[in-house]
Amino acid sequence: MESLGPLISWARTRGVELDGIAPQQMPGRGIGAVATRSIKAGQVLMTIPAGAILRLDSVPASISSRLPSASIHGLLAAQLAAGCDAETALRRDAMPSLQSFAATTPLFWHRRLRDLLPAGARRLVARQETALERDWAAFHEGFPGVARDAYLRCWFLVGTRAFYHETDATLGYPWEDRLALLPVADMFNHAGVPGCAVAFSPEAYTVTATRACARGDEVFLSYGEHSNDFLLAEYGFLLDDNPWDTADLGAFVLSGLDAEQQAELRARGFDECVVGPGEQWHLPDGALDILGRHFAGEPPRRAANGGRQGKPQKERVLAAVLTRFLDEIRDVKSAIRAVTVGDDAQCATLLRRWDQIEALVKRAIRGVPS
Ligand SMILES: C[S@@+](CC[C@H](N)C(=O)[O-])C[C@H]1O[C@@H](n2cnc3c(N)ncnc32)[C@H](O)[C@@H]1O
Repeated sequence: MESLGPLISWARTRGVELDGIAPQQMPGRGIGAVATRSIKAGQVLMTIPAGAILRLDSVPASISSRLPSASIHGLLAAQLAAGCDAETALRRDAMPSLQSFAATTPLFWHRRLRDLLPAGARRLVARQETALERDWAAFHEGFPGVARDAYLRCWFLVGTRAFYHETDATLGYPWEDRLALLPVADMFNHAGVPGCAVAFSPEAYTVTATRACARGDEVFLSYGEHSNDFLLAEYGFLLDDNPWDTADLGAFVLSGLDAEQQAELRARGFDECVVGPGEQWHLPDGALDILGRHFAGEPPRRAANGGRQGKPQKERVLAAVLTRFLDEIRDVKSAIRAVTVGDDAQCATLLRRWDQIEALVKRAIRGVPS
């Protein structure tokens, strides 16, 4: 990425204000926002007037008319990729390269590594791929002269840097597509417990400190209460200490059952199976009989002993599912160590993610009353 200097100078001419923070290179996190002096809770750190924002109604007709059914994500990416004006070039040049995404973003990983992602992340990456290919196909038809890599970079820039933007116009789009790009404010890195918060009105976005911080501290924003599967798939990083992290065992629970058992489990209310700090098990009572037989060797339930299907059995079943999942994690980690595709950093990221899931599951087992 180029220096943010020229972008900040331009942004100031459009009314963007920074007070007490500045961009700085942070080890392992690219650029982040760092306090240039001590900051008090409640202090406004940044103001971004609506006129400086790249948003649905600022995409020129020369671009939107060629993409009649594009998502907002697709339109913003198109403007970044195909816009020839000096302002668009300035925004684009201040943002990271495609190579920096390719290294960390699972969508770019070899298929065999992607298959070793946890199920939750795998699902998100598959959904991301569908959306990207749909947007690229539409863009390529409208702008055949722009190379795929150039578009890919812009599409990921929007996906990893846009802010939620709700207006009368964006309300017509799905909520996750109500996006806008804010110059310079996209330098904030994410933390599960952030140091500032964003608010927006029709006139401006405002970033305000939510707690005091000392000069030299990085000031983090929250991108949302996301699990590490989400952060990895969507943003290409993991947090070591993520209060919102969860492990999704749903696919694992279903994978050992035949189609009939899976259908029966779903019919009995089994939808998802998630563990994490403060996360309650979502195993419906109706599913315990099937899971008990499969995971804990429980005998089939008979009407006469229905009274035995109380709490103790539920806990035995939970502990058995979790313990079997630990075996699965051990096998996946061995498979990752044995792969001959991808690079060391990608394998290390995968192993780190499975270590985090293993820790979550072990904590959940300790929390199951014996
Ligand atoms: C909105 S940008 C933040 C600015 C970015 N660091 C940069 O250099 O331009 C989001 C991207 O920053 C990185 N990032 C954000 N928070 C991070 C964190 N806590 N740890 C590591 N990388 C992070 C990820 O690459 C993510 O896709």
